[in-house]
Amino acid sequence: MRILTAAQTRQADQATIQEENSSSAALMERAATALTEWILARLSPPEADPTLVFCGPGNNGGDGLVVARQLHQAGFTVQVFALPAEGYSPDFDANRQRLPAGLALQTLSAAALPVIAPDALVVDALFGTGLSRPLTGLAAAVVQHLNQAPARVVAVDMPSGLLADASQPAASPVVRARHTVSFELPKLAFLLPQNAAYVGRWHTVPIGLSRQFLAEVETNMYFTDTALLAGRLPARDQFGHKGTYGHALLLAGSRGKIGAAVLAAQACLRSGVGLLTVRTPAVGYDILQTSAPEAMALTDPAPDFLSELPELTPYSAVGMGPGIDKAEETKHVLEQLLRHAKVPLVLDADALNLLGANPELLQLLPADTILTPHPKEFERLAGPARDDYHRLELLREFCRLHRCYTVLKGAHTCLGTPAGELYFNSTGNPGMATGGSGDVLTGILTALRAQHLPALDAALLGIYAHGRAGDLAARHTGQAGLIAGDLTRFIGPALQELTTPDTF
Ligand SMILES: NC(=O)C1=CN([C@@H]2O[C@H](COP(=O)(O)OP(=O)(O)OC[C@H]3O[C@@H](n4cnc5c(N)ncnc54)[C@H](O)[C@@H]3O)[C@@H](O)[C@H]2O)[C@H](O)CC1
Ligand SMILES: [K+]
Repeated sequence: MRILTAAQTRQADQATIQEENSSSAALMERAATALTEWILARLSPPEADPTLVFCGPGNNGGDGLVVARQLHQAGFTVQVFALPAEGYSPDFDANRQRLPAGLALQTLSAAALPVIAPDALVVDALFGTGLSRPLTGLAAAVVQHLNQAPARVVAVDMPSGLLADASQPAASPVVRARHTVSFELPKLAFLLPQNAAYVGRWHTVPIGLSRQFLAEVETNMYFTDTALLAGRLPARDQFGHKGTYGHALLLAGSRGKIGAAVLAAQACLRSGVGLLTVRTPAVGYDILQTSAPEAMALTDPAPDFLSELPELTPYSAVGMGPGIDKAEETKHVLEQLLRHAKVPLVLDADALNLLGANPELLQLLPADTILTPHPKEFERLAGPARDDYHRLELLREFCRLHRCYTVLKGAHTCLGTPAGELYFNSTGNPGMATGGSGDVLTGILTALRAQHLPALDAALLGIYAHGRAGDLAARHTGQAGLIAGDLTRFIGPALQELTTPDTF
């Protein structure tokens, strides 16, 4: 699905209202009802006693008024508060009129902020996508008051104080929500680590925004879901043979890190590749032959690290990096690979660190190479970022400049493309923050590229399947118990779910 800016969200609103020939009040009623239902599905009146709804002057506040009315009607003990303002949005005013007699709107004042009991439910409807500047004055004081309270906070659409598309100054207050319930689509702000403490767990509720608008609006940011992946992974050919599915070469491992080569190899084999050859230093031979017998072992003459590039003609894709370390000889192998490879490349780990330390090599990067840095490795390639938003700008620039696909690994791994698009992944869990997880991703991506999938499709599918394998594995191991080797067992099922079904 697409990720919209705050301005595009307003346009989506307008397009929906026009298409339905309805009103903004009707859309607000629908949006707020979806939010009320989200609460009703999780809490009964005694579990949210009292419920305190804090409203701002705009439509986010209007949503809050609707939620307050509906929860009151559902038997919740509700108190509803509004920030004083010179003017309120028309839909705020309309919904203030609709508050039932037993539910008076109280105006907030700095001198007498309401006491918030520990077991209260707080609904934060102060500000949403309309926030244009950091909060100050009474609004800031209310946010600080909410953040000091021990109560559970559910934020309407956005935690108040958070800007939808940019960083706010470090000192400006933002609500720290337990849950953020957003309308229809996730917001960019939710996907960035710097906002995690404000957003809490986020959820989206459908509110029936115009399908046509959402399908056509121009954006360069996407949230990768199964709909976006549909049709990208063909089913296997009935008459296919191992030659049909490519021959991958992995350049991986050094003394003490042959495990990285093994993990990448197992993942590659589990991702449908026809044949796999693994080039490790000589120290890796027995280990690899024993732990990945389906792969062919092609050892380097050097005992402990990679020192020579093998002949590349047999291979349809090459992955380099897991466990290779940073020996000068290995840098030479990387340089030779960049100069001579005529097939798709995937670069990871110390291959990226070698690139970062020798930036002249970046000029040799073949177009459509996939790079898989974590944020520290990315910093070595593209320089330091001021914050998560700046890092995304650097990612866009880097991919454009080097015509490559860069997989910035993290909680919502972000794929940057040469066309300037960003795709945020939706699968995976914190259990995957464990050594070897990245080696598995390299194996998957190399296998998909070896099977002749375009770089974009291979990257999107590979990232998603890697996370999905982690989610499936964690059902058995728990998150803390998850190790990278567990991922490999679930790559097959994850890819199967994404495979284009045979239709009549
Ligand atoms: N399509 C949808 O997703 C729908 C969203 N809805 C809700 O509408 C809000 C956005 O409403 P809007 O009126 O545009 O903005 P806000 O309520 O977030 O706030 C605007 C309000 O606040 C004033 N303001 C802005 N910044 C500050 C500040 N720093 N200090 C004080 N005051 C500030 C501004 O002048 C306005 O008066 C969205 O988040 C959803 O909750 C619809 O209900 C349904 C469709
Ligand atoms: K809010």
